[in-house]
Amino acid sequence: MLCVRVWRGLSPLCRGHLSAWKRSQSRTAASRLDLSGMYPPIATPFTPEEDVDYQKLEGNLQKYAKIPFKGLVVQGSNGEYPYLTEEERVEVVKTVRRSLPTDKLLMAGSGCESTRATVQLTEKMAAAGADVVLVVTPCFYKGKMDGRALIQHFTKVADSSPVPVVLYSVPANTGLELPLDAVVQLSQHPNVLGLKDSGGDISRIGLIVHKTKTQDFQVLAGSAGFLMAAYSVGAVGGVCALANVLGRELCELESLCVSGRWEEARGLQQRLIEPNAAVTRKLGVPALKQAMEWFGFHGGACRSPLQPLTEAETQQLRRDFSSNGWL
Ligand SMILES: O=C(O)C(=O)C[C@H](O)C(=O)O
Repeated sequence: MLCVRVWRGLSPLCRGHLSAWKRSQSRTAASRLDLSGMYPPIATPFTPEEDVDYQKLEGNLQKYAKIPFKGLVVQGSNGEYPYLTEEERVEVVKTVRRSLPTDKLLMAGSGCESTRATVQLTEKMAAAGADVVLVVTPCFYKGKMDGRALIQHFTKVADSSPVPVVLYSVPANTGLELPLDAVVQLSQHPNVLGLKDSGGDISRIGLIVHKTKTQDFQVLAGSAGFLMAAYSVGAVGGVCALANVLGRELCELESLCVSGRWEEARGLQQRLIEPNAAVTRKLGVPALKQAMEWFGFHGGACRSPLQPLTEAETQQLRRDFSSNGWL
């Protein structure tokens, strides 16, 4: 990997040649990299003073190392990345890289609001050890984030990224969905490897798989509630918040789907729907972190302004796990 400091010292001409070289390397990597499998978008533990708690993070990583995940997503939505500084975002990725076995993939969220900032953070994430970057749709000016703007954004990021790019559409958080036509067009970029779709519209996921099947383009289900359905229409894996809590069970569901044992998969999938909804759209990251505590991981409090659960919410969360036999 080209060191960023060396990169900055180069003349524009040298940078141009090296960019082309890096792109060709990345293109090779993109066509080789197999994303299939299960990934938890890991949570970021904080100290009572709201600093990143690297010790607790490492404690979680040791536990995750015993689960057959394909890799980890660092700074997906549940990593609270919008509340981290750029330095913290890079440092968390470095910390994960140090303890992650080399056969596991590290997918790092490098999305920022501007294209320029995303390009720069993508470079840094690659230098910090990311195998792939996960780039969320910019959304602050959502009224202007049409297909044209988003295609230009992702194309520029993919053009310059030293590692393959996975597109990230998460309408519940961003208020916008990456348009299907934009996904199809971007799938033709040699450095765009796939899509993490957290929207949960199965006909859209199936259509994306269908329309991109001549590309080396891989679709990941972005939430556990529709994992089996997504597999049935051609998704190759999942990035699921619930995997922070029930990682083994989600890996089991993945393997049932991959081996076509749909009856068994259905039974397991059904028991995961309520706990998944509780830790995502109903009660969000504070609930995910609370559930992590119940299952022996370090969750703890979120960074402000996210608030801890109320007593009533905690009880609701417990019911959503216990009524499905998980607690
Ligand atoms: O990046 C994340 O975090 C997720 O994609 C989690 C997702 O939103 C979910 O519903 O599991």
